[in-house]
Amino acid sequence: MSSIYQNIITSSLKSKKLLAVLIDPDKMSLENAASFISKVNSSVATQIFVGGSEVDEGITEALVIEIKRYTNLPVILFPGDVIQITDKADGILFLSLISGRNPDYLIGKHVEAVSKLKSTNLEIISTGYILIENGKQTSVERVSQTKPIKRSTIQTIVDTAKAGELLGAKLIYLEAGSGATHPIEPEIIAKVKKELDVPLIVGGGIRSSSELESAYKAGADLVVIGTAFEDNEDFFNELKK
Ligand SMILES: CC(C)=CCC/C(C)=C/CC/C(C)=C/CC/C(C)=C/COP(=O)(O)OP(=O)(O)O
Ligand SMILES: O=P(O)(O)OC[C@@H](O)CO
Ligand SMILES: [Mg+2]
Repeated sequence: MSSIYQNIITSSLKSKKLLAVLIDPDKMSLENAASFISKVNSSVATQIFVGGSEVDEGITEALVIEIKRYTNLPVILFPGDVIQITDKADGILFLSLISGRNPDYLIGKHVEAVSKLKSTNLEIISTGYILIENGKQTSVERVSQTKPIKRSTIQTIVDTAKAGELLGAKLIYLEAGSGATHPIEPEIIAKVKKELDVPLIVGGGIRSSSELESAYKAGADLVVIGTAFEDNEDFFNELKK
């Protein structure tokens, strides 16, 4: 039973908006996890994503174990690489970077991941991951050595998202990049949402309740926020349950 995905689908059908807090294992120490997670628990957050573009081996697993001690929210891996896979999480976004043309990030890492995934009970959720230009180079762009899609070429963004869905992606993720200068514009979100039958995730550079609301209003089913919480944990106060 695919409970994480079922929950996203059900929420999307009921227009109940979801919020994932992204925890980057590079930036969260094990000592700070308990107090950070207590703030997540008191907020409207519905999921915890764990991942980074570049994370050393072993760190993710230790952090996931610590996070799971303090929360009942689903913990979902959002991995930049195969070494971030751990069976201590509940699920994994099986990302294919479909905005780029680097075979390693389209299919190569996935082949490598299979033997690791086989020995886990992770719920594996196929996700079409689309990087969109935001005004500065992002970690994903650097690590994957791919170019983001230009913000101005909206039809290409829409067609890329739809192609991902037609290839079987269960989710589409529009990514401006961690710490992006410009979050994904509402016009882009709305046009992609209109064409899609699967739920839409939006993330990158969202730093305020009003930016969060405008992403939801445009059609995002699930919004991901990381940097804004890393920079200022008081932001959780604006997002209390
Ligand atoms: C299939 C498996 C196991 C892995 C997929 C590998 C792919 C295709 C990854 C997509 C490209 C990529 C590098 C994604 C990383 C996504 C992510 C966790 C971004 C968050 O980045 P941060 O590490 O927060 O960036 P900063 O360090 O700049 O804040
Ligand atoms: O860190 P921020 O800018 O919130 O971005 C979240 C996520 O979409 C990055 O992969
Ligand atoms: Mg980050």
